[in-house]
Amino acid sequence: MEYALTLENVTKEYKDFKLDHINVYLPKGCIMGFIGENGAGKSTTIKLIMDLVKRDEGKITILGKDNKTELNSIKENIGVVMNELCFPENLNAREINKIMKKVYKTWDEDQFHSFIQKFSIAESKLIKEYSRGMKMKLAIAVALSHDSKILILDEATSGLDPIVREEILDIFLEFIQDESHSIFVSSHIISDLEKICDYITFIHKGKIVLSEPKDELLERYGILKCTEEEFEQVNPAVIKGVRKNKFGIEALVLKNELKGNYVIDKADIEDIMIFYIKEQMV
Ligand SMILES: Nc1ncnc2c1ncn2[C@@H]1O[C@H](COP(=O)(O)OP(=O)(O)OP(=O)(O)O)[C@@H](O)[C@H]1O
Repeated sequence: MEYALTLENVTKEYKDFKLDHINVYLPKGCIMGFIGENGAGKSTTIKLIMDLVKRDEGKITILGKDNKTELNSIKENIGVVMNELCFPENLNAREINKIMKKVYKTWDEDQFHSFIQKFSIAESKLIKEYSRGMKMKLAIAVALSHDSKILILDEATSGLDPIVREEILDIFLEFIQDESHSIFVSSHIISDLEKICDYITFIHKGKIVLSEPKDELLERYGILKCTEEEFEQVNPAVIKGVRKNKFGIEALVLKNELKGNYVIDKADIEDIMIFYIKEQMV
């Protein structure tokens, strides 16, 4: 399989935090959602991918090239949207266009203008007068207006209203129609990721807990609702997380391995993440 992005044993240690030997493989033509609680290590991982911070160990490739020694040769092919906007605040979209023309040989001015119009950004408005959503939209417009083959997005849809988020998710889906295009996106809005992602990678306290096709995850897990007495009969090997409430027990279970006549609801990605993080792991 050809990969758009690989991280192998990537490690970074801060005083109170360790990103611990993480492995991620994003196949070409796919969207991978990168989820985890606040402080799990998502932004640190994205900064390491972009070589904005120095890793302690491991290897990262983007589009098959080493992200340290060969990044220059693929700069045109990487569209990046970081959590914080990296453009000077005293510029407007017209000036950003002029700068990007010099930065990227493949800069597509018409494409940029059409995104700016689509996102209702006034070309003469200074970035410092933008709302957070407008800043994200500008960064997305830039990322999509050169010859990007991979988009790397840190919280790209946060601060955007549901209508614009939907519009942007459609743009992402359109982007990967060309099978050589791929997206690695972190977000707290898990329902957005669930709509568009082929793969989900879940990081918890600096370690990768799950990284697999979304459909397989949704197929494997379910929420068992039962009484405490019924719960005692369940094979502990199929239980992945438990919580008690006033009506009885809710448990994240491997639904295909659960034998017996139980009521099992669908688990979505958010359920899986919450059970893993908050509830006792069995
Ligand atoms: N430059 C730094 N020096 C020391 N610690 C850092 C530095 N950058 C990040 N950290 C720590 O690394 C941990 C992971 O932070 P990171 O920003 O990667 O998390 P995150 O998953 O992106 O969180 P959020 O969802 O809140 O944005 C945090 O504990 C943070 O304090």
